[in-house]
Amino acid sequence: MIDDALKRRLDFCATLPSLPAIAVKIIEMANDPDADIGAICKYISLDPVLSAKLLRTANTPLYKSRRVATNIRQAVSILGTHTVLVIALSFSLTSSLIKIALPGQNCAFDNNGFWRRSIATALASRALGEKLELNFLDDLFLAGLIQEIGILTFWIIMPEEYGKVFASTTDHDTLLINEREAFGAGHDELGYALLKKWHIPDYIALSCINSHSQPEPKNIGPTLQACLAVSRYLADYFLYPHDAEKIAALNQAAQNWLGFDTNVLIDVIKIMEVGLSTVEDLFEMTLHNSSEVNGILAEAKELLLIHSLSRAKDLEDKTQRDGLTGAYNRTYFDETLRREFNLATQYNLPLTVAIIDLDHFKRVNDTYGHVAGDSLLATVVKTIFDQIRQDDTLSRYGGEEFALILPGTPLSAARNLIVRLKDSIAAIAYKFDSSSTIHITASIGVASFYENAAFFHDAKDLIKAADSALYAAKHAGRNQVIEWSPD
Ligand SMILES: Nc1nc2c(ncn2[C@@H]2O[C@H](COP(=O)(O)OP(=O)(O)OP(=O)(O)O)[C@@H](O)[C@H]2O)c(=O)[nH]1
Repeated sequence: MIDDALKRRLDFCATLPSLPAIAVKIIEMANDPDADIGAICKYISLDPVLSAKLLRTANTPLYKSRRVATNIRQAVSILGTHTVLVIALSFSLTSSLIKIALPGQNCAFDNNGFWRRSIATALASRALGEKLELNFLDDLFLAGLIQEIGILTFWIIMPEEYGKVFASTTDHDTLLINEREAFGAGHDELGYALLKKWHIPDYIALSCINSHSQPEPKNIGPTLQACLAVSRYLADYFLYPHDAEKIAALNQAAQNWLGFDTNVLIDVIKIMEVGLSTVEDLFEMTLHNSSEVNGILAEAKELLLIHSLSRAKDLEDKTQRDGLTGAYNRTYFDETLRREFNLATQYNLPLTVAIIDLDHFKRVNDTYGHVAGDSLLATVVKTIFDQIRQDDTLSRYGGEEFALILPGTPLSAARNLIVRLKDSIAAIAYKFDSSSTIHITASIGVASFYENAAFFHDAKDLIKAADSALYAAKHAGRNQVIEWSPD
């Protein structure tokens, strides 16, 4: 929350530029539902730079209008009063702020970087609206442009103190936390206070602050606030398309706020690409070097797709794996064994299965506790994973029992690997504390399809054979490998 001291700094800051008279007038008109079109045209026409920009905007492909506006009145009749006011506000608000020079020789504020990001955010926010076929695209653009105005405000009212906090992180959400810790308020709240001071229409100012919160179920959907929240991440990604963290953050925000998947995001990026040169031209600022833009973005779209595929794979993996050890779960094992067995019978391929059971594991739990038992299980699994191939499937078959499927591997080749696994489990020296080290051994039963194909009618037969070999290994004294044979 903004305390009195911060509010006083905001109210009495000599370096915070006052709004140009035209901006004050436009805000007044934007807040007045009965604003007179004649008055709007008159005020905008008083500012030749603003008028020229507004006309150029009205005639850009952004508005897909078949009529050409040659004066402000025509622009109003083509675009409507609200749109003209919001566009005029976008330009008049930024015109004086964009030129601001901050006090202090050592001030590290990157004015160009700030406005590049703000303009990219405005472009992103409008593109999201276009994809969602919303009819308040200009509000989205304006709100995108000023939603981070609180960062600039912090820099203006306390450049040195803020510089340290700003330098502490490059992550937007961490910055908010650090600001709240240092100043009691984040740039979302300070920006809101400034927008209120300037009498910016409430629906814009509120969306700017609310887009900094986490999405609540009632707020999810194609709202101004949701588009703004995603636009920040989209802008960061658009400006730094090779940064994997930014790709991940964008995917997450787009999913959380709008339920967008990667393909929809790629469409939005295409809309941004189309509008890019127009917006760069209107704000006289380069977001991307034009010779690079196509290459960068094409590659970036690919990265976005790869990221979402790997995320889907991660999710799939989570449902297939045992949480404690990372080995596959029983369901995955059953499916894989069935598939491999069918392949082996159909094409007469080798297939070996092993069941690995830790010896006297109960004693480990009883002596050192379950937590130590759990981490020993995870260590055993890692030891096995380190030695098997990607095509092999290791799964947790029971509590301290693991099953291994070795497709394409005859018994003769599997034998060496399995003995090596037994030895490397026995070699684990798990350090429990400074005075005790835990050792464990394993008994392993092995069954191979290729060598005894006539005995195995389905996958279950193979696993039963491995199980009976394991039983024999336990009875023969443990810490050994026994291969199933028909006699
Ligand atoms: N810490 C821990 N222990 C587990 C887990 N799952 C099973 N166990 C323990 O593993 C032990 C298995 O005991 P038993 O079936 O008697 O077998 P054992 O002590 O390994 O003896 P043998 O198999 O006959 O060599 C039990 O104490 C289980 O509580 C687990 O996820 N974590």
